[in-house]
Amino acid sequence: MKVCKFGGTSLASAEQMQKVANIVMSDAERKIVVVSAPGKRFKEDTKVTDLLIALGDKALANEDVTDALQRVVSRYEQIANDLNLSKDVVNIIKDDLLSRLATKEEGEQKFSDLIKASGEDNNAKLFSYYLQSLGVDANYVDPKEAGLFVSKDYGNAQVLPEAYDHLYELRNRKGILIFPGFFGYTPDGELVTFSRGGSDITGSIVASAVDAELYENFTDVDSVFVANPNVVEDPVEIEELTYREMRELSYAGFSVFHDEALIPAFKKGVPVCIKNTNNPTAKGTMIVNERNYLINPIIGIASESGFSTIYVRKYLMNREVGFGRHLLEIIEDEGLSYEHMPSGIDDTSIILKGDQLTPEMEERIVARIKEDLDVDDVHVEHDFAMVMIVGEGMKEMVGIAAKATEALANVGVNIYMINQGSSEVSIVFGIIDADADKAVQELYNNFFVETKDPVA
Ligand SMILES: Nc1ncnc2c1ncn2[C@@H]1O[C@H](COP(=O)(O)OP(=O)(O)O)[C@@H](O)[C@H]1O
Ligand SMILES: N[C@@H](CC(=O)OP(=O)(O)O)C(=O)O
Repeated sequence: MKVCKFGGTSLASAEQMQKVANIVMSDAERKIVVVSAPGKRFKEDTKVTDLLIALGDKALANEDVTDALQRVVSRYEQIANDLNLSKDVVNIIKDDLLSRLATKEEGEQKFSDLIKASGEDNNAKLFSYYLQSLGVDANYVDPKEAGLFVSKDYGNAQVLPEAYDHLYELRNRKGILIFPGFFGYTPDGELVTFSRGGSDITGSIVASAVDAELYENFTDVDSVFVANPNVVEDPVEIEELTYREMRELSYAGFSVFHDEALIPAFKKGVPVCIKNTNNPTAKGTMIVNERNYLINPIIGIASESGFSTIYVRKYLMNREVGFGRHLLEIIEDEGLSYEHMPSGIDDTSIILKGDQLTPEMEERIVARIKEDLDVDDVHVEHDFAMVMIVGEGMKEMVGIAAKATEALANVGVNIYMINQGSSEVSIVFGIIDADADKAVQELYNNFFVETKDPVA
């Protein structure tokens, strides 16, 4: 049995849905289909999830929602019309949105998740109607009834262990199951979404739960490339990489697959294949447990912008027992998560995603660090990027860091921080945001340009 997930770009229009239907029908093993909300049809287009977020915000601000609602409904309407489906389908979707909009008083976050999740829920219904219209025995699955239980972290749900046992039962259902991605339910029945891009997570959870032979993740590129194709022109394709490598790369900016989607598949050993809906015969990229990393020690280069650092300096910091704990306690009290904490003898930096900070929070943190820890200097800086080179083979190789720093020096990129994880799967360079693209391009030139052969 295979579980396949189709992303927003794969379901953005009637034409795309036809391709997806052909892919599903071409392999009898494709029994469970996880769908996203309709995505972008062209570069400047807006994803339905973003239209829904705008709709929810308008409703919460007590503004007129007529236009915002119509924008969402018309995306489904156009698909339904072009697929010659009955108008009833669109009416069902409109009624569903209206009933969700009527729950505004139940709490902002709860309401926002309920609105956002309608994108995948209604698309799953629409796609099952379409398959049925083609004579396929397709059945929409309600994640609540199927038992996809998650934690009550609005917009950032985590799957609960019991969900796997519930979802195993999907194996016994007949026909092709159409499962909406991106959300689950708390055990007491409240809808909560995963973080953005979370349909990949749903697919991985379901694939792991039903013990699938393969989890196919269909998107709009032929493979995962060694660098973001929006930054490097025509980059080398990756044929095979490990779960750990993919997790590092997704975390660091490879938006093609959600970083949290690796864990469920990894735990169960379900291989993941990234494939192209627009070119389904292309081989795609396999994500597996082991690869021969001596052939290609480095598998990819990623970069992510929007980091901030809290820099702290205190003479004899190294001698002060409990300094680090106190510092991190302040960060914890503010509800912040941090990504890296490189340290010297008398100073340390806490690197974190900048969008978590507000100016008031910054002021509070600086004041508290000054007061509670009696430091010589503390300040916050913004607009950093983390550039990461990733590869399981680097621990066996001498000179990888030298080759990387040489590349950055070649293009005049100043390195503010270097961090090599203990497992030696990646090296992270903290640089300023504005340098990120040229850093990736030159690292790519240094590590990959001699070869245009796919890497594995
Ligand atoms: N290293 C990479 N390899 C392939 N695609 C990448 C990479 N980094 C970023 N991307 C981007 O990820 C996009 C696919 O992800 P996404 O837009 O989330 O698709 P979907 O709608 O299928 O979920 C590609 O079109 C590409 O622009
Ligand atoms: N539609 C949701 C979830 C998702 O996974 O979408 P996509 O498969 O288009 O990345 C989002 O935009 O976040």
